[in-house]
Amino acid sequence: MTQSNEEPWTVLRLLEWTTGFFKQRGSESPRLDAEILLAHARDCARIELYTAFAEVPSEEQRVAFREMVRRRGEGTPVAQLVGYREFYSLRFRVDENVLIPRPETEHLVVEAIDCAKAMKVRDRPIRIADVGTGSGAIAISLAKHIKDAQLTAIDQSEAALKIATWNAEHLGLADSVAFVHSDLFESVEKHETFDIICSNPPYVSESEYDELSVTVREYEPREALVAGIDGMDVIKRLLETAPERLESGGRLIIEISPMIAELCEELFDATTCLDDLRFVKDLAGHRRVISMRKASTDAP
Ligand SMILES: C[S@@+](CC[C@H](N)C(=O)[O-])C[C@H]1O[C@@H](n2cnc3c(N)ncnc32)[C@H](O)[C@@H]1O
Repeated sequence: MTQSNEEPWTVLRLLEWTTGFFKQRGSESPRLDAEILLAHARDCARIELYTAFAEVPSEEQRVAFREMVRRRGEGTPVAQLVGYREFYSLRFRVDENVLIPRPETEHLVVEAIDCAKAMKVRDRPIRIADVGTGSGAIAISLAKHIKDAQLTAIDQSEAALKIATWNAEHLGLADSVAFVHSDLFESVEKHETFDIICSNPPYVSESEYDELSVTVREYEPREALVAGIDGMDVIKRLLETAPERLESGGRLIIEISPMIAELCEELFDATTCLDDLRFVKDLAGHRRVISMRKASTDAP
């Protein structure tokens, strides 16, 4: 990306060159990566690049852009370079201590909102737990979109909880979300129960982890992703511990990988206190979210 005397480095030329470079480096979204980084360097919205193709960014902007392009080429995720990721139309701060929220997880948020709307909770706020909150993406999105919801956001990583707390404060939702440092429900008050428990837990197997890209393996926390040899360690513990924390008729909603959908179904079949199993599919038609109900304990 050296300056040629004849042709100026316009926005369009920078985008085209960088897209080609990222493509060579194996990015799955080279043009998008280039646009987000250039918009960040110019301190403008991505859409504004389209009306500025002929403009030549300042030397300072080009230096900042060049440095981010270099680091992206080495594998650093775009979200860590700009410091945030959009999720469910909100902007979440991220760093190397949290998983970068993925678009697939929005299916879980939609399912939780639908379940909350269908519930007839009266005279008190609806209570929802987000187990393994990371950046707080799920808990904070639910607090934003479900009226009068009280969220409990749990994580075993203190560094993640700091980021999640910052996100809740900066998105104006700190009053609706309580953050708890805990291994699943261990440090959550014994009497506390929930109408909905949702979780995007670690579910990658040890062998799948070795196949992930450098951008994931070297830049995102391993403990946010890996869950034993079959990817089921945390999900198994969730199915053991979550039902006693659910109100009768409450829902347990877990993001899964399509690869473990059958194992999850077998686990559900062996769990007597849960019924009404539903799978939510992603845009590719794969089973992405498992949603179950705590069986009613009312006498017939
Ligand atoms: C896949 S990340 C999900 C982060 C965020 N909820 C999202 O969807 O972007 C899993 C999170 O669970 C946390 N975690 C893993 N095991 C846990 C456990 N036993 N108890 C509490 N949190 C756990 C990790 O620290 C990580 O933040």
